[in-house]
Amino acid sequence: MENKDTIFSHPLSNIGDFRFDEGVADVFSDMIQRSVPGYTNIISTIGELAKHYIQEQSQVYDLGCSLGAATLAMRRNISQQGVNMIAVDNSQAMIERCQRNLGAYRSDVPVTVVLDDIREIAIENASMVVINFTLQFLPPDERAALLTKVYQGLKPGGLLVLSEKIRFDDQSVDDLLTELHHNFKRAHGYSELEISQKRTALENVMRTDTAQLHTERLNEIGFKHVATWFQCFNFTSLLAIK
Ligand SMILES: C[S@@+](CC[C@H](N)C(=O)[O-])C[C@H]1O[C@@H](n2cnc3c(N)ncnc32)[C@H](O)[C@@H]1O
Ligand SMILES: O=C(O)C(=O)C[C@]1(C(=O)O)C=C[C@@H](O)C=C1
Repeated sequence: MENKDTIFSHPLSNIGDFRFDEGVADVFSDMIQRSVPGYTNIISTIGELAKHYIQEQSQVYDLGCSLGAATLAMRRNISQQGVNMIAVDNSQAMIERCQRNLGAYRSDVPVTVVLDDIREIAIENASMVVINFTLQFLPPDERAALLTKVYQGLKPGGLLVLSEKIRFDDQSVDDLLTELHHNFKRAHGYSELEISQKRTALENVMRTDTAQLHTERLNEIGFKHVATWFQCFNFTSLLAIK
């Protein structure tokens, strides 16, 4: 049974910064599906891409793995030999649950679950790297360095999948797409109070970039092929091939 997200359903006297603590980890599966339009589709497409891009005798990284949804989707689709997976998150609560989720399914593909900051780990011999809604939580001026490290750790032909919430320079467009996103949340049962309290909690910790900045930065780093393969309202997913 999946736990329902009711974290912001009662008035909070003091709305602290959003954190990936035990309370969030317990309801995260429900929270992300009801908050991110297209999330299920993005996860299954990551699994699909794993079939084509993961190379034999290489490593696969899931950076900011949370409960391991992307790792599981990729692992299910790996028939290549000698693949090693590394799932990283700096939330102890997420990592514990991720380990449990991965253990619930049988597979011959080894996964190392690492409790660490994605800025600290080495990336080597990688054929596929997933950063699914996690770059947005790094300080903006540290994003290029992380993506450069990913680029350097990828093998030729290797794939990065980068999914992010985005903002728009055009204020009218930003307002409209934010409203459509809030309607998506309303349709999934979130109240006005839940929507506004979560928005406040995320304000200081999640600084979104524009879609244009994401594409330009990946091109500048050196990725040969960069494409937006998904966008719904203010959520996007890009793929970048070395
Ligand atoms: C929105 S969730 C990611 C969802 C997940 N990738 C999925 O597809 O279900 C963001 C995750 O990134 C983790 N995170 C944020 N900053 C991090 C950092 N600097 N290093 C490692 N993990 C980080 C959080 O703990 C959280 O679990
Ligand atoms: O709920 C929102 O408004 C979001 O921005 C969604 C979002 C995300 O994009 O990562 C924010 C925090 C939670 O981790 C789940 C989803």
